Amino acid sequence: MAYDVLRAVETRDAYANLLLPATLRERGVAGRDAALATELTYGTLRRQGTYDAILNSCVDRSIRSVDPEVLPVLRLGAHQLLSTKIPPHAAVSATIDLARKVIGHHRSRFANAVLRKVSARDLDAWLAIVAPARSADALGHLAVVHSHPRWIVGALAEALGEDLSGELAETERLLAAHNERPLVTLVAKPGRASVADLVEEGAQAGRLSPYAAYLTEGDPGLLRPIQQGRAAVQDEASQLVALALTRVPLTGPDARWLDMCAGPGGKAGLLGGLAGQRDARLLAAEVQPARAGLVARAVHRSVRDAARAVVADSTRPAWRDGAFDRVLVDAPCTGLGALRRRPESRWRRTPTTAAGLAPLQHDLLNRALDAARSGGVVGYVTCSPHLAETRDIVEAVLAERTDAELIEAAPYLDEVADVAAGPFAQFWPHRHGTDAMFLALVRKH
Ligand SMILES: C[S@@+](CC[C@H](N)C(=O)[O-])C[C@H]1O[C@@H](n2cnc3c(N)ncnc32)[C@H](O)[C@@H]1O
Repeated sequence: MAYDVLRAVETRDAYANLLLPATLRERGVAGRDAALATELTYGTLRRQGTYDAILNSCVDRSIRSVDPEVLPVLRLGAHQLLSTKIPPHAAVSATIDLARKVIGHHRSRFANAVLRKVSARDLDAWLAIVAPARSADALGHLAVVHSHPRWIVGALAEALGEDLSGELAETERLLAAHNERPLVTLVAKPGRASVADLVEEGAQAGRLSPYAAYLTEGDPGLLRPIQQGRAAVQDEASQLVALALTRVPLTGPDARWLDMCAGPGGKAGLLGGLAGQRDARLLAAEVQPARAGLVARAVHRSVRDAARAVVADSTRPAWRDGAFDRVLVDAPCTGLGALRRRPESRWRRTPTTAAGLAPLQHDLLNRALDAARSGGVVGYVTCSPHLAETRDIVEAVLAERTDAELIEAAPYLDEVADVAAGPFAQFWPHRHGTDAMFLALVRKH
């Protein structure tokens, strides 16, 4: 199963975190076998950069020229040998069995020879050989040791404010956190479920968000509150940035809320519940019809039916300027803040991905400010700490307008220490145990 998922990720851009659980369910695999398949798939994808550097030194040519059907076999074998407790002889023989099945007897001999070379050293010994020296090239060293593209290491170090020519100690802690298995975090939708309901199902109450609970094992899709749409899977920082927007005091009405980029509906589900409890209404807009369908499901039966999902292009709004008291723009972004949860995504992004998204992010924030009434508030959110799509966008938009000003975000997140990044809020996996969500709060004059 791990091999099938790795191939699908490679050949048809599948998302492992969606495909693997579906494959496990379809083939009726649960318990320890499911845990092993998950560890093999996610671990191999996360550590692919490290394994490729090692495999490169075990083959005569570059591993880029290795047959695409063979490469995932080698990576899976390297993962078992270097990062699991599976005994080496079992790792090699299981991998060769797999190789025979998927690539045939002849080519499996090549895989066998490569894996025997890999098994000659442990991970630390390999890293001492294949990673650049930290003193000479800290970025390159961390990229190989912690298995990230070099440009991402640089972008994260910049976002953390570290000196790129220094030790990059905090960047290293962040990269290491990306390779850990994250907790599954649940949200109890306000007015429809409580954290106590989730605790009754075996979850633990969250540390930061008043609506969060952690599921330490098992498939969240099997929990009753999730099946009933009363709870959902949602990172704690995602919950908190949406909550922060609702906590900013307003003078005047507080009845109309807009979520401009709502799909698949995580934040809309939470905001819809809160809106209902406060006698406000939420309009949740999403440009892709299929994703708008997911939003409709997420807000279905919100308190007082306060939320409505619509298919809409928020850059060409169908609503009047100044129509909303609170506006959330959770902009499409590189997703560099959720690398823990999407094991393959670090290999899919390129340095130009952020630059390509900037015009849309810029436009959406401008339209959000247009949509807010005078005295209203806008929350600009990304699931990324990359400065090009966080601070730089907000500063560029505010430099062009005279009708809006930044509000400090941290006071609206007072359950979280160390979240302020100047006037913005920036969550971090290694500091907060959450995804690296960014929030800017802007008041419209
Ligand atoms: C980061 S996701 C939002 C996540 C969502 N808020 C949640 O919490 O589940 C960004 C969404 O914006 C949508 N989007 C992109 N351009 C848009 C536009 N012009 N108008 C409305 N939605 C747009 C994307 O399709 C995507 O679903």
